[in-house]
Amino acid sequence: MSQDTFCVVFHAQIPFDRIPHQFKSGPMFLQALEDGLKKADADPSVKAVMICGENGKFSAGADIRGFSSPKTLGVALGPIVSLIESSEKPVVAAIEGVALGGGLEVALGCHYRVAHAKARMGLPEVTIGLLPGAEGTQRLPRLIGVPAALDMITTGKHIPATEALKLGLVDEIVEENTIEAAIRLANKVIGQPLGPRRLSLKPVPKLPNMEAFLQEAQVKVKRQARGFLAPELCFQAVQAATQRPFAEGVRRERELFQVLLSSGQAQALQYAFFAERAVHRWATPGGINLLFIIFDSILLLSLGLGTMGQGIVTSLVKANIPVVALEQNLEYLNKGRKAVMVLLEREAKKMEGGAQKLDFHNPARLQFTVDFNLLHDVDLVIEAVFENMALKKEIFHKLSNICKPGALLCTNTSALDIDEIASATSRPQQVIGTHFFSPAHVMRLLEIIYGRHTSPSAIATAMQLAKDMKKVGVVVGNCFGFVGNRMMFPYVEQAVFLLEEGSRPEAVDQVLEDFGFKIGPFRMSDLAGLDVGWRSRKGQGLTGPSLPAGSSARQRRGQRYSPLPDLLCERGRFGQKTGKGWYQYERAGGRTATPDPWIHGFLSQYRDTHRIETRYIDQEEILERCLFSLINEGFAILAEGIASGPEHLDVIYLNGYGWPKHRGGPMFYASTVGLPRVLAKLQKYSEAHPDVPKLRPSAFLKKLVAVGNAPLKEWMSYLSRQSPKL
Ligand SMILES: CCCCCCCCCCCCC[C@H](O)CC(=O)SCCNC(=O)CCNC(=O)[C@H](O)C(C)(C)COP(=O)(O)OP(=O)(O)OC[C@H]1O[C@@H](n2cnc3c(N)ncnc32)[C@H](O)[C@@H]1OP(=O)(O)O
Repeated sequence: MSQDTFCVVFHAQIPFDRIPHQFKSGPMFLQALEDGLKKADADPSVKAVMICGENGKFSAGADIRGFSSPKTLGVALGPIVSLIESSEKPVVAAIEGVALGGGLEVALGCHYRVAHAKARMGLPEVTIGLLPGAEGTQRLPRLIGVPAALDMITTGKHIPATEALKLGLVDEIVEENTIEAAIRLANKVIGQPLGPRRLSLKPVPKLPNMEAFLQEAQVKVKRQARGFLAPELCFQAVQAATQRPFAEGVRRERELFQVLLSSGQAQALQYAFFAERAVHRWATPGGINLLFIIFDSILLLSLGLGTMGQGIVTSLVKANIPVVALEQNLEYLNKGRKAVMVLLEREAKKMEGGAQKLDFHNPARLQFTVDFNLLHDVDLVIEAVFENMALKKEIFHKLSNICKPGALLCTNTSALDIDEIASATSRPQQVIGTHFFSPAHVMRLLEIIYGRHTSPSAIATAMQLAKDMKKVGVVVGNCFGFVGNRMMFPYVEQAVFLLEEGSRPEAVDQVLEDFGFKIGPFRMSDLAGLDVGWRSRKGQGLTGPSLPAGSSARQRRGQRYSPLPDLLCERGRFGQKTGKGWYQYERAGGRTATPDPWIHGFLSQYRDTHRIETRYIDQEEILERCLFSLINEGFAILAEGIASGPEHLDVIYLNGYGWPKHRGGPMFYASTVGLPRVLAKLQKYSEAHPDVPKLRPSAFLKKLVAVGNAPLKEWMSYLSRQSPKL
């Protein structure tokens, strides 16, 4: 059979690489696909069909922006997939790049699938609050079985071609030309019966214990979802495949798709998808000449091998960036090296190619040293020593003297003043804050803090570093706590005030966990260690020996203050590490939090001592005081120009603070609650607690309400003052 007997129906690139949005999942595109298929079917000279994408990419699925328009095409692809499947001529998909969402559903309609070895496949709809809406939930279990299909559909994970081959999702993988291989396969199968290749006609493979398996899987999905609807509905759609004939399963899939589409959660997740990409775009503002360092050719030095340093080094090695890890003495170095090796071994096990791919035994990729002379050669330093200003300044002074002139000097800090650290150097334009989140090799967020003198190219370089480390870099201004922690302070403050007034740690945590946080503020505080905040408060003179004699127990600098966390620390209750904190644990280092009767007694005694009348506090008040005070701080941050938009705050909270994704981030959440309601509640709580400044509504929030509850994307246009750099 010669090649001209084939009709390549469809050359299209789906939304990818900043393609204009009028493309592709619109009616014209679907019509073209349908017309092409019909034409191929009707043409007797065509013996088989091959479907591929353009420019080495199969398809990233439907245009996500299309889902927010009322005329969504969510389910219009299904009939076309059926049309492909029912073709009397063999249809082969040639998968290069990615086949995601609607793209993979198209491939599932094909009779055969050939993939390039580097291709990735997945049904990531769940991550944008949806489910595969073009019959994917019915075809995939028929092809690869229920357990594997459930896993892919409820997590949305992308799988590499090698795994797809093992699962039977593709028929063949090739290293070279995928299209030629697909055509070769099509040639081979012409004339063979197509019935067995039509997935809609296949039964779902049976499991000996299908019912028990599904029950267990549902419990797991529910437990992990914490109020997020999509995984549960994805489960239900796959369950339908096991219980109903194909056509009925498809009907169920459509119903569930519509439920999700109108749930509000899908909008939140789709907002989050684009917000993450928007925060990255700041790096190319017109007119600024940016310098990007190509990281795979530079030497990077990580200074300090404590917990943060270990995670940072691990991330750098994973990103294939040559790194030198420096410690002040051999004892710390050896301890740090051991810990890093354990982390890297663990990471290597998770990767295809393992240790060989990570190459961390190669001294050209990773070396450990106590020799400060190595500082001469590095292009970028990440200092990750103890959070102490004097120590950091001493180190930056030294770095400034030793490092070569172009080297970028980053400090890993969660709150310290970048300008003060930079003042210890002769090159403040090259000093920048990089706030990693613990564990640094796992957490995606990197807050990038520019100081008064930080140059745009230093910011761009730090952004590029984040990208190379597969982290989400968010550029913010310099202030105490930057963005994330600054917004967290009022949230935690309210949680503790609620205990003073009558609540219990487990009640507050429960409300916030029901909202969707993985752990509430008290469980979180026990996990992080209460001593961390205690040290910081001592440093600020809020407690400890530097507190002026005669200070009121519950007032500092004219504002309400709760000494509760300090009192716990004075009793050695540091949280999980000591086996006691806001909860009790099975042992020091234990992880199972149990409500502690001692805490309950201690709180009532505390209220008696301070003559606080215990009152019942309902869930609404707990939620509103914690969340609205955090959001209020967000508005203050925007007004001060510390962040360049609400998306930045949301991306920080989604990636670094466990804010539930299906709620879109705190500022998006505020916009869904409605700013007038947020304002009214803050006013109410502020009147009840006039000595708590963080409950006083920010002027910017008031302004947005005054102009008529401006939509989130217009908020920044109501600010006259913008950050000069962002
Ligand atoms: C072969 C034919 C297939 C035909 C299918 C189309 C018909 C559609 C009909 C409706 C079907 C409905 C049913 C279906 O089940 C629903 C879906 O398909 S939902 C979509 C599912 N897909 C995804 O969720 C993929 C999302 N994208 C990604 O994961 C990543 O972008 C990527 C594809 C892995 C690429 O990652 P990167 O290389 O890092 O690049 P970026 O992420 O920065 O993206 C670059 C640029 O593209 C924009 N973009 C990417 N994907 C989409 C998308 N699906 N819709 C709209 N825009 C997308 C992204 O925003 C970036 O642009 P920027 O924001 O920077 O301007």
